[in-house]
Amino acid sequence: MDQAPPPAVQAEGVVKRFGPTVALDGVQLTVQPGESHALVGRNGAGKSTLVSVLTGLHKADAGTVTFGGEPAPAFGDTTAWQSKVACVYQKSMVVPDLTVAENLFLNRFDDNARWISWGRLRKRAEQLLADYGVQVDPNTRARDLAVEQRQFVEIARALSFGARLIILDEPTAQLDARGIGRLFDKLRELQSQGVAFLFISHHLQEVYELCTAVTVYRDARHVLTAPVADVAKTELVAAMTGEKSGGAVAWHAAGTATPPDASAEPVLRTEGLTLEGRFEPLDLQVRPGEVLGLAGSAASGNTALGEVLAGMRKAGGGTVRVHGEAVRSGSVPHALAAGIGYIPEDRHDQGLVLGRSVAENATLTVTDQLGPWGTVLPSRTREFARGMIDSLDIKTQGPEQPVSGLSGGNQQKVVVARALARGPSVLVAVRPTAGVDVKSKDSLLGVVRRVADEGNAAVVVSDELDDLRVCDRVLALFHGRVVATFASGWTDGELVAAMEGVGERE
Ligand SMILES: Nc1ncnc2c1ncn2[C@@H]1O[C@H](COP(=O)(O)OP(=O)(O)OP(=O)(O)O)[C@@H](O)[C@H]1O
Repeated sequence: MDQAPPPAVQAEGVVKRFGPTVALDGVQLTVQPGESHALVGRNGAGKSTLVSVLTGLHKADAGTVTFGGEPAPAFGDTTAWQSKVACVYQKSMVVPDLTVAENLFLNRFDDNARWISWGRLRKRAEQLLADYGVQVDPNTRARDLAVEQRQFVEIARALSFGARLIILDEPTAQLDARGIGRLFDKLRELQSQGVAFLFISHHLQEVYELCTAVTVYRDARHVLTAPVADVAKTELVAAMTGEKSGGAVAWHAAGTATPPDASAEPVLRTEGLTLEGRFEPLDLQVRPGEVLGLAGSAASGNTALGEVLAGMRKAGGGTVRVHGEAVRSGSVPHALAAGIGYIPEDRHDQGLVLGRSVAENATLTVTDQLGPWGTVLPSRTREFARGMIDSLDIKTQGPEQPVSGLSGGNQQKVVVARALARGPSVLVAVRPTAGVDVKSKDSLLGVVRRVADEGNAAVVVSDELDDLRVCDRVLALFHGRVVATFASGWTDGELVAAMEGVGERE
């Protein structure tokens, strides 16, 4: 009888501590060759830490890891790790100014060659990409690749090192529906060739679409491994949260206390607001109590619009007014002073000072309110931060912990805390729940709803249907133009069709 091949990766009893925090408490994971295995859990459950251990970035304090039945390479032997496993992160690992060919052969020396033959390099790159069915010109500069192509190049690079296990950390975060479809097709094709995938995602529907097995971690511990087909979504959520049922969702627009008063003066008003190449002149009005959705894919211009509203970018023309007062364009301090709070999409570039504490980051925009005569009282800062930690369910050792020690999703919540700190009249949130776990998503969208219910205006920029469900009104953008307007009660199909430009002429 044939023996089953050894697992692509097997981790047993893995422990990892960061000072007083136990990030992994004796966890296990087994991924079979050719399997697509999901790893899910709430923010801070330990997923990224496991990835760091499996890719040789962190040394486990205890436990064993094997690849294809063989012990993991020695800690620090980067080349050996590369031949076992690779992780495709949301942030690019390729060098933007180099070509695809150069990126593919970066740090790889030709056995006997004393100099680099560019022609040969290009040929080898062409061959390599063709082997894995990746249709990208090796002469393209990496910066010009679409996210999806960049991911394909990174996967091909990993496979060419001999790795047969690829870890994908939220790979769909920046892809539109078609890009996700193409990514999944490619993954299935590689799976059929025996490549194994560990798929980390907060989008449970993607887990059901792509994966055959799922492992759940909760609070640093392993709680469940099962075939995806055997676990209902409610069970999966229950395993992640440790609670019996999900309970009622509190943030839907429909049925909220009082519908926004259509005759009230708008809190936020734009006239002829435009940014060339991004979005055409727009007249928006958001009334007290209203959450407005700006739906659209990354190329629709909705993110640029959000950034203009928040003062991150200067408008090409037109005006923004808050309570009738004009806001100077392209200035974050002026936007803040006008009462515009902003939750950016990219928390690393725009959001946080990583070396500083949770309390300091959460209060960066309100230092003027934390003590008399321009002083900042640590006690008041801590008190404010504690309130935010409770209301947003931020998993941290306490207000003093540097945000660099928080998990990705919990860092996102600190960004939200900061945007709320000033009690904004207008809250602009760009994909606010990206990277946030299923349960926190509810509380976060609940917070957006509450800001509006208190008589303010909120603008949600997103292509996530759940984010848009909190809205009273949704404008769908396509190629910089509003192509449809929906009152609450829209169906998923019609909104997706509008965002995809169905029925529009390009
Ligand atoms: N460098 C670090 N220093 C201190 N603590 C850390 C560090 N990295 C992670 N932790 C802690 O380890 C725990 C697990 O974090 P990890 O990033 O693995 O979670 P995660 O499951 O990936 O969460 P998310 O879904 O939010 O990305 C968290 O409590 C986190 O605060």
